[in-house]
Parts: sequence; C-alpha cells; structure tokens
Amino acid sequence: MSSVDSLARLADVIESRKPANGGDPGKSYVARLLHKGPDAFLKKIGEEATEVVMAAKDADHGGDAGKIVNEVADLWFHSMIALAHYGLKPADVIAELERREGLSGLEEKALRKASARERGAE
Ligand SMILES: N=c1c2ncn([C@@H]3O[C@H](COP(=O)(O)OP(=O)(O)OP(=O)(O)O)[C@@H](O)[C@H]3O)c2ncn1[C@@H]1O[C@H](COP(=O)(O)O)[C@@H](O)[C@H]1O
Repeated sequence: MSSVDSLARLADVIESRKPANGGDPGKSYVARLLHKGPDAFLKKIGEEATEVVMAAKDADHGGDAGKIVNEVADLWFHSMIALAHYGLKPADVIAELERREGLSGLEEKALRKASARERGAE
C-alpha cells in the first residue's frame, strides 16, 4: 500500500466528518474543527507550522530530529482539513508537485521574472 493511498484514505475520513456528511463535533476532532470554520483550522495550520520550525531549531541544538516528523504530520493533517473545506484533495497537491518535477526552482523564478518583465514592457 503506498503512502499516497494513506493520504487518500485520511482525506476520505476528513470528508466524512463534514457537517453536510453528518460529522459530529461531539465525537470527532475533525468534525469539531470543520464545524468551527476556517478561522479555527487556519489558526491550527499557523501554530503547527511554527511548531515545525521550533522542532527543527531544537534539532539544530542537539535535540531529537524525530520530533520534526510529529510536527510535520500535524501540519499536513491540519492542511488536509483546509484542502477538504475548499473542495480539494491531496491528489491535487501531488499533481502540482509532479507538474513541477524536474523544473529547478531557480529556473522557475527566472522564467517568472522574465514573464513579468515582458508584461511590463507591453
Ligand atoms: N491524524 C490525525 C491527527 N493528528 C493530530 N490530531 C489531533 O490534532 C490535535 C492537535 O492538537 P495540538 O497538538 O495542538 O494539541 P491540543 O492542545 O490538543 O490542540 P487544541 O486544543 O488547540 O485543538 C490533537 O487533538 C491531536 O489528537 C489528529 N486527529 C485526527 N487524525 C486523523 O483523523 C482521523 C479522524 O479523527 P476524528 O475526526 O477525531 O475522529 C483519525 O482517525 C486520524 O486518522
């Protein structure tokens, strides 16, 4: 079973927790966040991103690098709640990463700047 399958399975569980699908905020953490609305899960994404940074800085100072995995898992999980809310799936993110495959970030940035320059010259 691939890791993409496990993301898809989690996305299906998150989908089932939406208010429209009968998610119960009393019984499910995901349903509770979706019930509270975007401000609640977007705040969690901000917090979890900060925790990733803090875990990485701890690792830089001799701490356990394994904690970064826990924090990134929290960040991905809460980001998946946001994706579900906006009608998107992990497959959409994977497709975007695949679209970028092999295109250097530096090359992409240079292309973007050249295109902006051309638009400015129009
Ligand atoms: N992967 C996760 C997952 N990762 C993290 N969490 C929860 O996310 C919360 C993260 O919160 P924090 O670390 O900030 O701790 P906290 O102080 O409890 O957080 P808050 O009080 O601020 O919400 C914790 O309550 C974790 O238990 C998760 N909760 C659920 N899942 C998956 O989602 C599925 C559905 O969950 P329910 O909707 O709760 O049934 C589960 O079967 C899992 O597969």
